[in-house]
Amino acid sequence: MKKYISKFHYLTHDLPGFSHVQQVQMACSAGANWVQYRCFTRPEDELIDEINEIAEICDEWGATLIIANHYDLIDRVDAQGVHIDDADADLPTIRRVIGTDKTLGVSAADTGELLKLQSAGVVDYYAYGPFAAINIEEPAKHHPLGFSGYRQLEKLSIGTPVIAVGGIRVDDVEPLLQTGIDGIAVSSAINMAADPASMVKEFYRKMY
Ligand SMILES: Cc1ncc(COP(=O)(O)OP(=O)(O)O)c(N)n1
Ligand SMILES: Cc1nc(C(=O)O)sc1CCOP(=O)(O)O
Ligand SMILES: [Mg+2]
Repeated sequence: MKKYISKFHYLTHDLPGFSHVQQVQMACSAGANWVQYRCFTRPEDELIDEINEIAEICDEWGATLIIANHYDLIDRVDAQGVHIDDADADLPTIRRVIGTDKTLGVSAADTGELLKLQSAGVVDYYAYGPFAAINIEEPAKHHPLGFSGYRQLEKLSIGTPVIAVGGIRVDDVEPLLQTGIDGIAVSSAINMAADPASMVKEFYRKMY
């Protein structure tokens, strides 16, 4: 079943003084329609209440909620899908656990990983990056793709939406949309901006 995948994915981040709940409230009230909860600082059993509080905010604003990695929580939280950050994960098993109705996104860092995900045939969108150097990872795990990396997509005829991610700034949006991508995902450029809500609105203005 082909699912709706937004052109803009807002990702939360573990930040001092700006909780995940506050980040989602900020993003949804500024117009975000797709939120990914991405928390790596707390044990899994502590995440459920926070995810469900975030799910209520998303419901109120009509936004889709995706959770990063914790697919085993899917029956205990009100989320519409899961993003897996490991292209080598056992995706058929993850798909079986979450069921066919939930959205499944997976990260890929090169064309080989994209093609491998395509052959798995169980993924609804690919997050492809990093586009540029990433603030929140030290040292970088993968070489940045740059604009030229995304232009290669045209040759691959990937039938699944490809979302560019990693180090994307608002000025990158227009040139990125001229490559072969279907959307973008952003965390730092929004969450670390002086005025995060204005930055969400600026990204949306460039996207649509
Ligand atoms: C939409 C989206 N894109 C990328 C990520 C995280 O990517 P990745 O680099 O694969 O994973 P980590 O750096 O978190 O190990 C994501 N969560 N969502
Ligand atoms: C955590 C992470 N890693 C990515 C990678 O491609 O390795 S993209 C990503 C999430 C968002 O990136 P940003 O904060 O730069 O928008
Ligand atoms: Mg990463």
